[in-house]
Amino acid sequence: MTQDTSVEKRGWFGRLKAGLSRSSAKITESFAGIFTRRKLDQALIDELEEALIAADLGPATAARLTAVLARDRFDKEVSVEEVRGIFAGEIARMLEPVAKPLAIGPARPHVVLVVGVNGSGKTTTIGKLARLYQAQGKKVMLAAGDTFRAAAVEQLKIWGERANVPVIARGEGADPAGLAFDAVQAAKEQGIDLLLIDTAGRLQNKAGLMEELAKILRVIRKIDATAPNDCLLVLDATVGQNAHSQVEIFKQVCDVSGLVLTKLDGSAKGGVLVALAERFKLPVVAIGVGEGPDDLKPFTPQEFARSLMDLD
Ligand SMILES: Nc1nc2c(ncn2[C@@H]2O[C@H](COP(=O)(O)OP(=O)(O)OP(=O)(O)O)[C@@H](O)[C@H]2O)c(=O)[nH]1
Repeated sequence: MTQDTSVEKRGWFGRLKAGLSRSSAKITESFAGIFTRRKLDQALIDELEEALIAADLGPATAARLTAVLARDRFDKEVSVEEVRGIFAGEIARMLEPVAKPLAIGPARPHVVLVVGVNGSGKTTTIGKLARLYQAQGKKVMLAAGDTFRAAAVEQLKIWGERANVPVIARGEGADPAGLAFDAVQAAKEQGIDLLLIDTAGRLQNKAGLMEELAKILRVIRKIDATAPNDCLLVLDATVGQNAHSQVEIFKQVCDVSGLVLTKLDGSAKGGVLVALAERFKLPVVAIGVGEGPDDLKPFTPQEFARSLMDLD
C-alpha cells in the first residue's frame, strides 16, 4: 500500500460503499419496510432480528445487535437511521478483533498457502496481495500450485508480470507439492520476503484435495519446519451461508490462519462476513470489492460496518 492519505481513504471508502451497495440495499430496504419511526417494542425487535438474519448476518449476531438496541432504547421512540447507526457501531466493535492484515513474520520467506474452492478468487487475490506488498518494498514471489488448470497457471503468470514479481510455474498436471518445494527453495535462495502459493480447490473430490494439500505441507516442511507461516482461505461472498461449511472443510485440511472475502461487490450477502467473524473468530486479512488490481484492501471494521448499514 502506498501512503494512506485521507484522500485515498475517502476513495477506498467510496469504493467499499459502492461495492457493498447490494448488501446494504437489502438491509436498508427491509428496515424501511418495517418502520421509519416507532416505539421500540418486542415486535419491532423480532422483525429487525429476522431482517438481519435474512441479510446473512446469522442468528447469533442478529440477537447480539438487537440486544444492544433493546438495552439502550427499549420503550423509546427510534428512527430507522438511529437503528442503523447503533447496529453499525456494534458490528464495528464485533469485527475489531478479527481485523488483522497479513503480517510478515521473521521467517524468510514468509510462506503463505492460499486455499479455497475453485473460482473463489484465489489467483486474483494472490495477484492483488503481490502488488500490495511489493508496493511496501517487500520482495514477493508467486507459486502457481493450481497445476490442475492450465488457465490458472497462465492467469497467475499475468498477475506476476503486472506486479513485476517472479512466478514459479510448471506445466498443467505437474505435481503441486514438487512445485511448492521448488518455490520455497528458490525463495530462500533469492532472499524473498513473501512467497504466495496458489492451490487447486476441487472440493468435489474432498479426499483428493486434502491429500494434495497435506502433501504440499509435508514437502515444504522438509525445507522449513515452521512453514507455511499462514494459510489463507479465500471465500466468495456471493455464496452466503455456504461459506460456513467451506471454513469447516478447509479447517480440517490446513490450519487456516486468516480469511479473505472476495466479490463483496457482486454480492447481496456481504453480511456473511459478520456471521463468520462471530462464529470462527478467524482474522479477516483483506476483502475484495472488484476485479481490478487495487480492489483488495486490508479490512477496516468501522468502514465495513458503516458501508453495510449504508452510512457515511
Ligand atoms: N467482482 C469481483 N470479482 C472478483 C473478485 N475477486 C475475484 N473475482 C473474479 O472471480 C473470478 C474467479 O477468480 P480467480 O482468481 O480465477 O479464482 P480462483 O479461486 O483462483 O479459481 P480457480 O483458478 O478456478 O481455482 C475471476 O473472474 C475474477 O476476476 C472481487 O473481489 N470482485
